[in-house]
Amino acid sequence: MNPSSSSYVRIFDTSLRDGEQAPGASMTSAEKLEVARALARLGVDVIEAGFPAASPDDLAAVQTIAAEVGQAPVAGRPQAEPPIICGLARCTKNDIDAAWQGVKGAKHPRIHTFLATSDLHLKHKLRMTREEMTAKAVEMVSYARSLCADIEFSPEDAGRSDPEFLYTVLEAVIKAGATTLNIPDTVGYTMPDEFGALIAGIIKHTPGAKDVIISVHCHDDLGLAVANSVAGLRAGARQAECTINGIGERAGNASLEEIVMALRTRADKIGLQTGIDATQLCRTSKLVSRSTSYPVPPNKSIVGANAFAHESGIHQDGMIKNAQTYEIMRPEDVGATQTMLVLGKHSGRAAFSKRLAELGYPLEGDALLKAFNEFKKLADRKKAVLDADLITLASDERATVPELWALDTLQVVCGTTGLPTATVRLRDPDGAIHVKASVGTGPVDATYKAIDAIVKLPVTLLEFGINGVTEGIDALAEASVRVRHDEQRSSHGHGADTDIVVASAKAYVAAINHVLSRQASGRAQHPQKTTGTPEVHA
Ligand SMILES: CC(=O)SCCNC(=O)CCNC(=O)[C@H](O)C(C)(C)COP(=O)(O)OP(=O)(O)OC[C@H]1O[C@@H](n2cnc3c(N)ncnc32)[C@H](O)[C@@H]1OP(=O)(O)O
Ligand SMILES: CC(C)C(=O)C(=O)O
Ligand SMILES: [Mg+2]
Repeated sequence: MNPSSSSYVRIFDTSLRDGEQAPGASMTSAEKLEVARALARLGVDVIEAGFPAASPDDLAAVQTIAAEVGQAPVAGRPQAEPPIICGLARCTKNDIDAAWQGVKGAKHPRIHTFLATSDLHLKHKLRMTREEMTAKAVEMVSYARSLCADIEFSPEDAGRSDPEFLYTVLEAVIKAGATTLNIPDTVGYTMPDEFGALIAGIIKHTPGAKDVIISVHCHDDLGLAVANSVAGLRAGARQAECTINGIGERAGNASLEEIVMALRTRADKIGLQTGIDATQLCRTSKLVSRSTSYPVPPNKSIVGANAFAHESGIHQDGMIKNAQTYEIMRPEDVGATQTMLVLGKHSGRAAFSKRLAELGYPLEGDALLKAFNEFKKLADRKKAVLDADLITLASDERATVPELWALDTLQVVCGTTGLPTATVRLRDPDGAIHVKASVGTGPVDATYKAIDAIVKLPVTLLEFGINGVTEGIDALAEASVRVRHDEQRSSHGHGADTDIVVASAKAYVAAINHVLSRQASGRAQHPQKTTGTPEVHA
């Protein structure tokens, strides 16, 4: 992408300056350097590395970034020029000197100075008249220009400033040597059409504006930072100031990844390009999140964990048929691992069977339907159904033991007082329901005694084990039991559920079914040795 093209948008990242102004987001110098390196690799045109007058540490961090990132070849893009390294300064000599000390070690240094233009800020904060403000801005831009060739000026709170006054101030600072005019919507107040009109008005009515770069800097107080930035770019601005993950003062700044991907995805309509290597977006987002301790919300556009995740059956079915049905970007384009079909209560059979097949459990027909029904029951109880849950469900369905007896319902009363009591309803092989209640030494013992009372098959419990097969408080538990019915052979069974007593009951019933199915096949092979089916009670 050619930076001198009229459709090229410069990406000015201010994660290390405005981003760091987010409460609690401050970074150590080492973290700032690592982020700056990642920003260079991402391909940003300008890194606002800090506010050097703020503290000796800020100055030192900007100096280090200027020397290490602003001079060196960019990792992963050796042909590229190092980014411009910029330092922010109020319109005071002291701040501008500090900014220059910070950035002068860079190959391409920039001083960014600002002074508010809204009547509100002039009256209450700066206590200046419009004339005094204009004179101060001109004086300080000239001073900065005497130090550095690349000067950016921002009329703070431009979004709430009188446009006619803005034209006058901006014309004056261009004459004083400003090379970039940044138009901030400091408090995120404007609407996209207003902000677009403000930029168009500045370009049209400010003498000299066409000879400098017009920039946008939007805040997200009304959630319009990206929309306003894009409106400003469409109106003629060619630099966008933004931050990774949209971090920044109060509700944050326009998010870099959203601006970049909006321009890229809707290039057909907008016709603008950036030099960003979008495949670095997710990686950079993670780094900034880690360095600032600001988590990325899962539903965050572009870089959120769910940005390419689909849970509902209709969407998953569409995705399996053609990803474009529900994705306007490809995850690999932004460096996200891959599209995720998340299995949950809204999923359908298409995604369920696809995932099972990927896991090596290709189920079809009745087995698929049965596993799917179990999956839906599980998904009603569990927030996320993980691969381990699916494997357990699929293994259950692939087991060759027929379901002779089945657990219908189970109710257990247990705790620190009273005797653990279980009430069990089982369905027999003919579909009849049998109910028994029993007490025991614990809930599982009570349950097994109630099952024994119904099935009346004398078995000895040899082994009992329970495992959490998935993670978390809502984990799926798998119970395994081994029982002996005759002296020669033992039978086993397992059952899975989010409730460990239910999993234990299912495992015991499965082991009993195992015994019964062996008896039935033994009868078929050796009719003289059969003992008959157990007697059951309603
Ligand atoms: C919209 C933005 O994001 S602007 C950038 C905001 N970022 C920061 O403020 C972070 C860094 N800031 C700091 O570390 C400190 O505020 C400092 C070092 C800059 C100044 O600290 P202090 O000298 O103690 O001043 P304090 O912060 O209390 O007040 C700000 C002063 O700067 C003045 N001021 C505000 N903006 C400007 C400006 N653009 N140019 C000149 N003076 C300004 C205020 O009017 C006030 O002056 P006063 O004390 O005469 O009333
Ligand atoms: C310093 C300026 C550009 C700023 O951050 C703002 O106005 O939001
Ligand atoms: Mg800002």
